[in-house]
Amino acid sequence: MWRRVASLSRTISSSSSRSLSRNQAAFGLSIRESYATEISKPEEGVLPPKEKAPFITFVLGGPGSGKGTQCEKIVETFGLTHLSAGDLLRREIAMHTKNGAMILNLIKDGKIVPSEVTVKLLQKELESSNSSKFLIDGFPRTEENRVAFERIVGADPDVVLFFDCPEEEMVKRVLNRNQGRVDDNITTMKKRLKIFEALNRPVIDYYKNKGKLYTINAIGTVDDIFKQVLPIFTPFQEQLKQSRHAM
Ligand SMILES: Nc1ncnc2c1ncn2[C@@H]1O[C@H](COP(=O)(O)OP(=O)(O)OP(=O)(O)O)[C@@H](O)[C@H]1O
Ligand SMILES: Nc1ccn([C@H]2C[C@H](O)[C@@H](COP(=O)(O)O)O2)c(=O)n1
Ligand SMILES: [Mg+2]
Repeated sequence: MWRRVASLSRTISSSSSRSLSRNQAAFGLSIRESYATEISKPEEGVLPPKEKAPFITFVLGGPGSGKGTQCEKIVETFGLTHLSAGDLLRREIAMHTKNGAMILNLIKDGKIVPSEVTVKLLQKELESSNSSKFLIDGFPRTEENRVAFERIVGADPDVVLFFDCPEEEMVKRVLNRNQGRVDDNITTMKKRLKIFEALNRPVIDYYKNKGKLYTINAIGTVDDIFKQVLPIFTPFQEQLKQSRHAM
């Protein structure tokens, strides 16, 4: 349970994750600012210590490049919380939510779901989690996704991984995946690859220019690829060790 005591504190005494969300909305706070919530009441004129912002890694790469597979290994090693945008969308389909049918039609057709929908699902997971370190897999897929995340969640990634894989290999992997996904067929795969090239490349370039992009050669065994991933997180090890209180 977090206590929010700052310049706004006279009106808010304590917050659960749900009320924190409401307070966030009411005061226009982003998740990053909420994480920066002070934990004890400061003396007049003394700024209390700030809690650390969440550690966010975005995981990019074409369809079948091995994002999910490598995320499992990162989770095992570094304890990050894995949020797969695709899994969250598929859960909406499985639960027949109000957006479920629309999401299913877009995914079947290899298209991208409106950013507002995907970002709201991610936001809900981020806000209700006790974790402070996240691996956001398959996001942002487009510049629109990226901007919507910044606007709605108000956070920037610390690390952006890009699994760089040739198309023929991605096609081979997807067609052999055998997980019953509606988009694992050659027709949808061709559309997904086109959309990836057109819409994800600008996101990759954006993070490259910001110096946050780590490109990984996604050809080789799962373990060989993970050997390239490991050193990327080494400089952040201290940060990743620290656990955070529940929101
Ligand atoms: N290095 C690898 N070599 C061979 N096969 C792999 C490798 N990494 C993953 N795979 C297999 O390729 C398939 C796709 O991998 P994965 O699901 O991790 O990709 P993804 O990038 O998450 O794809 P999507 O964007 O479609 O969710 C899976 O069946 C997985 O087991
Ligand atoms: N940011 C996202 C992530 C995923 N989707 C949709 C479109 C993808 O083809 C599908 C499957 O995602 P994956 O499991 O391959 O990461 O989900 C989207 O619209 N926006
Ligand atoms: Mg995946």
